[in-house]
Amino acid sequence: MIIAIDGPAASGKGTLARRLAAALGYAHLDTGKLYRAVGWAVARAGGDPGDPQTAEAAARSLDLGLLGDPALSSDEAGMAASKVAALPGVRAALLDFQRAFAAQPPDGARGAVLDGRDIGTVVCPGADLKVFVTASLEVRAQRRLLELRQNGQDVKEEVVKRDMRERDDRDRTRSVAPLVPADDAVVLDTSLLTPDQALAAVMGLLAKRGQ
Ligand SMILES: Nc1ncnc2c1ncn2[C@@H]1O[C@H](COP(=O)(O)OP(=O)(O)O)[C@@H](O)[C@H]1O
Ligand SMILES: Nc1ccn([C@@H]2O[C@H](COP(=O)(O)OP(=O)(O)O)[C@@H](O)[C@H]2O)c(=O)n1
Repeated sequence: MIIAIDGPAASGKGTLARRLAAALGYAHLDTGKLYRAVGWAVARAGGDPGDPQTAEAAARSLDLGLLGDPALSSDEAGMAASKVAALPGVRAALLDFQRAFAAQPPDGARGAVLDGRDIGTVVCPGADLKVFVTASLEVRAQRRLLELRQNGQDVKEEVVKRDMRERDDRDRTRSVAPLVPADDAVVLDTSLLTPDQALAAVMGLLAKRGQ
C-alpha cells in the first residue's frame, strides 16, 4: 500500500504523512529532506544551488546520514532546496531511492507514506491513495514562522512569507515535476483543520475505500 501526500510549503503534509504512517504502521519518507540536503550541501560549500553541474554532483553523492541534520529545517535550506529541485538531473538522481522506498518500505513495513511535491504525479503515479494538501498562504506562513521560532531561529515574518511565495512559485512553474495535484488526488484544505482533524479526514477516506 502506497500513500502519496503532496502540497505546497507548510500546508501540513509532513505532519499528516508522519501521523498517518504511525497510525497505520507504515514507513514514512519526507522527500523534501532529500532536496533540502542536496541544496544545503551545495550552499554550505559556497556553491550555487542553481548550477546544474554542482547540484547534480551533490545529488548523486548525497549522504543519507545528513537527513537528520537540524540545519535542513531552516528557511535558507528550503530556498536552496527549491533551486536544486528545479534541475532535471537532480530530480533524476533522487528518483530511484524514492521509488525503492515505496516499493520495499524499510523494516518490513506493509506500506509507505511519502510526502513531497510530485509523489502522486511522478514518483508513485500508481499510489493507492493520493492526497493534495493545501492551506492559504497566510495560514501557511504563520505556521512556518511559529515552527522556525520554536526551533530557536531568528526570522522575520515578511522574509518567511516572501520566501514561501517565491518557493511556491518556482515549484509550481518549473518545467520538470511541477507542484500540481494529480488528476486522481483528493484535495484537502487544512486552513481551518487541526492536525487531528486532517488525520481523521484521511483515515475516513481510507475507511470509505475499504482500505
Ligand atoms: N492542520 C494543522 N493545523 C495547525 N498547524 C499545523 C497543521 N498541520 C501542521 N501544522 C504545523 O505547521 C507547521 C508546518 O507543518 P508541516 O507538516 O511541517 O508542513 P509541510 O510538511 O507541508 O511543510 C508545523 O509546525 C506543524 O506542526
Ligand atoms: N518531492 C519533492 C519534495 C520537495 N521538493 C522541493 O524541495 C523543497 C523543500 O521541500 P519541503 O517539503 O522540505 O518543504 P516544506 O513544504 O517543508 O516547506 C520544495 O520547495 C521543493 O522545491 C520537490 O521538488 N519535490
